[in-house]
Amino acid sequence: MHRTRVKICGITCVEDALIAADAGADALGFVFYPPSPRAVSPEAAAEIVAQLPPFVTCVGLFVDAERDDIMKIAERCHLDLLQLHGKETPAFCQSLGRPYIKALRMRDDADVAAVAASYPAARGLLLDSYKPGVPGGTGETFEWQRIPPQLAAQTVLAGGLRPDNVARAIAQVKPYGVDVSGGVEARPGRKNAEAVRQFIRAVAQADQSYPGSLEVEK
Ligand SMILES: O=C(O)c1ccccc1N[C@@H]1O[C@H](COP(=O)(O)O)[C@@H](O)[C@H]1O
Repeated sequence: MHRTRVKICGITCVEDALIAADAGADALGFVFYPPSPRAVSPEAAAEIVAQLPPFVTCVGLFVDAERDDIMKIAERCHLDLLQLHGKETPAFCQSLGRPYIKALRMRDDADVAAVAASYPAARGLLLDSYKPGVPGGTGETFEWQRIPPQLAAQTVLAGGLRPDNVARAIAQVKPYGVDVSGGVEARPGRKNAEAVRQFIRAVAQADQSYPGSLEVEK
């Protein structure tokens, strides 16, 4: 059966990290972008990461940060994956020498296929909503039909996902994974435990009606 991977982003404390991990999150995101209400210090993130169970991928989110800062934080926090959410070039991303996903904000002229082709070393593209002046965490969806179906399996869908719309998003896009931040928050920077569980349950239910699931199980 197909399983859509789930990343819960904007983790700022151990309690929320363990709730998300226990609910079945595949990945947790740490926002190293100081202006964000979900920003976490490298010191705090390192303490959270140290208390996680195995098999949870730790993702560090950066927006046009300096190379040295990214390298130091990745090392200190034992990050498994970088999420580069700004205007980082393919050469810059590759120079970090670590696995990364590249975020693409879906402006009207965004060309998913062209961006995917220019970042061949990326582990995948994360597609997020575009809002002028806001680099991410907008809480808004975009028109999912703009995602080329042939690239969906390499994409992580983000932007305005919630427990009540994520199943529809999966049915329509069939992405590799989904990423949520604001849609499972109690307030900026803190998660709502029940919303986290509902989100992950909704993903699992959507996967059960994924085309081909029944055939594979027979
Ligand atoms: O979460 C943030 O504050 C943030 C700041 C800067 C860049 C990206 C950020 N978050 C990412 O935005 C998307 C969508 O978030 P939401 O679910 O719409 O709140 C997600 O990939 C977060 O990782």
